[in-house]
Amino acid sequence: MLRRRLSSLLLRSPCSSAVASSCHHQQHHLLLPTHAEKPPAPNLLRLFTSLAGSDGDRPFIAFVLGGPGSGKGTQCSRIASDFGFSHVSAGDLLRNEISSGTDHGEWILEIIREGRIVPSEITVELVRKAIESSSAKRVLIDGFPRCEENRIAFEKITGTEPDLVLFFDCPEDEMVKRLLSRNQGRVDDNIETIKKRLKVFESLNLPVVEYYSSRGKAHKINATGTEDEIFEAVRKLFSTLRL
Ligand SMILES: Nc1ncnc2c1ncn2[C@@H]1O[C@H](COP(=O)(O)OP(=O)(O)O)[C@@H](O)[C@H]1O
Ligand SMILES: O=c1ccn([C@@H]2O[C@H](COP(=O)(O)OP(=O)(O)O)[C@@H](O)[C@H]2O)c(=O)[nH]1
Ligand SMILES: [Mg+2]
Repeated sequence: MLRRRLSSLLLRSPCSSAVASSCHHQQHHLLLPTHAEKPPAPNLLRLFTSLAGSDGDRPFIAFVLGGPGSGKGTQCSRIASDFGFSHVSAGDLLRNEISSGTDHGEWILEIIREGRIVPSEITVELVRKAIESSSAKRVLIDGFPRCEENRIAFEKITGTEPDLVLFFDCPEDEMVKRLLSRNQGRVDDNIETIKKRLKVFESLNLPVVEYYSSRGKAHKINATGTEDEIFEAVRKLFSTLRL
């Protein structure tokens, strides 16, 4: 059923207004951390710094989205090496915050353990810094934005939109199978958390794909088959881009 919904949303006409208003506010409140969980507010002035000047100066930006286990990280590595992209994984940036023992590391760990979404004020800032500190002309942002709130915050704070959104479309049972055999010792690769992550993906992340689909920016890739087969479809798409 999820697959059917994904296919239909990506076939919508570019101007469907229903698309932009599909944020699930109630689930949002249930799944995002409560106000009490928030860390001290970061410096707002710093947050509102645009990405490296005007749009013309900034790198080509591709958001890479898809459910947990759909193969985002695997395919990003291959795109990075074949097409000269820098690979920024939002999940890795957050895990670095945990392992480097930052002030809010433990708090981020709890959110990841529960399969929820870290508030935008943390993630956008990490992603923005990673883009700015990379000298690459092409950047893949893997696993972000995770919800409409993330997307809106990114666009507002950086003053830019992605040039392309790649969406890896994978059936749930395949994603679960892959995650349960990922073997990277991740606190969130257990069946209980996986179920929560799949719910969050469907209710909060899919509307982001839908939004970019309505703007003609999302490209759906069938994420079943071997890594090579999937990369072949990715390679075809990237070969058509003027980078
Ligand atoms: N096409 C594929 N077929 C089978 N396993 C895959 C495929 N692509 C990736 N994997 C494996 O599935 C797991 C999840 O892949 P990963 O790239 O980490 O996904 P994501 O970043 O979307 O969570 C990893 O163990 C990876 O090696
Ligand atoms: O922008 C992001 C990216 C990740 N996460 C958290 O980090 C976890 C792992 O994300 P990652 O992208 O590494 O997981 P993947 O989808 O690749 O399995 C997610 O479930 C979220 O809890 C988040 O809150 N915001
Ligand atoms: Mg990943």
